[in-house]
Amino acid sequence: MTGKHWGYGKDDGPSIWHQNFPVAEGDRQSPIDIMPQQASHDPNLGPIVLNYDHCTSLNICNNGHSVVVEFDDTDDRSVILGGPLDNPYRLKQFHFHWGGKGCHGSEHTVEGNSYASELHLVHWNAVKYRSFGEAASAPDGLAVLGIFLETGDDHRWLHTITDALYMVKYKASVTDFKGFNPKCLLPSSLHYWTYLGSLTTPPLHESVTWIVLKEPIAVSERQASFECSCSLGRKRIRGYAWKITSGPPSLSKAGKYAPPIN
Ligand SMILES: CCCCCOc1ccc(S(N)(=O)=O)cc1
Ligand SMILES: [Zn+2]
Repeated sequence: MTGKHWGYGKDDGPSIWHQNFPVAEGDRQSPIDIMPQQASHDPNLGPIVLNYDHCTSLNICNNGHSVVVEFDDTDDRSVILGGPLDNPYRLKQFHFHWGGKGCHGSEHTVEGNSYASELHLVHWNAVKYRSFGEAASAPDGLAVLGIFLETGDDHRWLHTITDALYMVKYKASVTDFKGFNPKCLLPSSLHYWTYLGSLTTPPLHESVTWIVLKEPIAVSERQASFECSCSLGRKRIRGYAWKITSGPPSLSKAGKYAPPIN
């Protein structure tokens, strides 16, 4: 069964995704505009923990929508845990949402401001579900760590990725990408916002616990303007960040997951 076509153009873009993917009109759709002042602090939210030590990266591929680095997720070598998560979630892949020419390609925004790009590290709940596909349809199936990229100094490790991206400039190309540890892409602080949302592209399943880091990482203008044949754009903002809580840095000072104060 071939997946339904979608894109970022006038005829297949975000404003008509709901025709093939009605969940686009759901009540926990991502991305959102994060309003830090409206985030309630949650004292029970501990720090997030990233066990990416045994790098299990496999390859890098261009699926026509994004360039994805895929991981071996047959065991718990690379997992995210803690924060809002009840158990470890296995790293499956990471990918970027670039703008064109270093412009604002991030999907989430903060007080209406977008960043040059946004990195998504996609994890799935292998404790409760038997496969990524099954987890991707469950309300607690996925956890995506979002990291903003802003232009500034050259990012010493991003080169390994942007250089490899040139190998997969065209759709459906794949190339080996072993031994990469995404821990080198993290900012110094793991302070985060978290909310229950969805995949930001079709099939838009409402299965994602979003964990968005407050601190962006710096990449050079050239690195941020990387474009490949996959036409990446930005989905229009759904909703707003009302069901969002902020998590602590390494010390746990978090609050309860509070419903919005109307
Ligand atoms: C059941 C098959 C799902 C294929 C699509 O997978 C995705 C789609 C979007 C994201 S994102 N931008 O929200 O991180 C992560 C994974
Ligand atoms: Zn994404």
